Amino acid sequence: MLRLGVPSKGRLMDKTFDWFGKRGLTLTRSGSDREYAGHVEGADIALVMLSAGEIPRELAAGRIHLGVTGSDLVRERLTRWDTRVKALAPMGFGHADLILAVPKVWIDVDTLDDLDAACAQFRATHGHRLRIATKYHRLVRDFLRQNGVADYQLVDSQGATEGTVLNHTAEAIADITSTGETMRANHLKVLDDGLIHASQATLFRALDAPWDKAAKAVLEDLRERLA
Ligand SMILES: Nc1ncnc2c1ncn2[C@@H]1O[C@H](COP(=O)(O)OP(=O)(O)OP(=O)(O)O)[C@@H](O)[C@H]1O
Ligand SMILES: O=P(O)(O)OC[C@H]1O[C@H](OP(=O)(O)OP(=O)(O)O)[C@H](O)[C@@H]1O
Repeated sequence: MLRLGVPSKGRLMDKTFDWFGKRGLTLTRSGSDREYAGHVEGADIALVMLSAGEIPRELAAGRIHLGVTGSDLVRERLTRWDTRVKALAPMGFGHADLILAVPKVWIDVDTLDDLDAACAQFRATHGHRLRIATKYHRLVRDFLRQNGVADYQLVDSQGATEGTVLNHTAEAIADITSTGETMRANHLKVLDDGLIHASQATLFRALDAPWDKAAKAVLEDLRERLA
């Protein structure tokens, strides 16, 4: 049976259910609100409720055939993600931009080139590298390498990342923003060319899952509904 992984709670779950509903597939949770089980009416699909952050790993391992999660999480959590999953459909919700931001008071720093210069100056002055707090290590490293910024260090931050500058545990941050409120409240500004990835919820197909005849037939039916 085709296994579909969907976010088990929060902002992504309800919109995922609505999205499939509009395409003729009714996803329902069984039991209580707190029970992580569900089923699909209208197709031979097993519903697997998972944390959005774990869906990339389950897709890569082939334990689910299809999965809904943020495009940022797939890129961050899977090495060479495009060899392991394929995006079937951007879903039009869960939008969030992964960006690079610095303190608003750094009036000379508006671009990545400025940041590069600030990194060199920071090291000369302080004797250690400028710290960038993030939980998106892979995406931030790749982005800075492609843009020629090298003289920094990443500091792991799994939450409240915008607060790290005020708390003096980092000089800059890379995190997701949607309304921009949290950035503003913490006196940060996004670099003009600091957009690392524009994320949204996306339906992915696992390339290495057991795609037997029955699973392929369900996928074909789904493709027609998507078209
Ligand atoms: N304002 C927002 N804040 C955080 N994530 C957002 C926001 N808007 C959209 N997203 C997206 O939601 C996804 C993360 O969802 P969520 O926080 O539910 O996942 P998770 O890391 O598995 O959560 P948890 O660890 O709480 O189970 C990411 O793809 C992210 O880009
Ligand atoms: O641009 P905004 O609308 O202000 O939203 C951005 C904030 O939302 C997320 O935090 P979340 O609530 O998921 O908590 P986290 O700090 O644990 O990531 C994200 O990490 C930002 O802090």
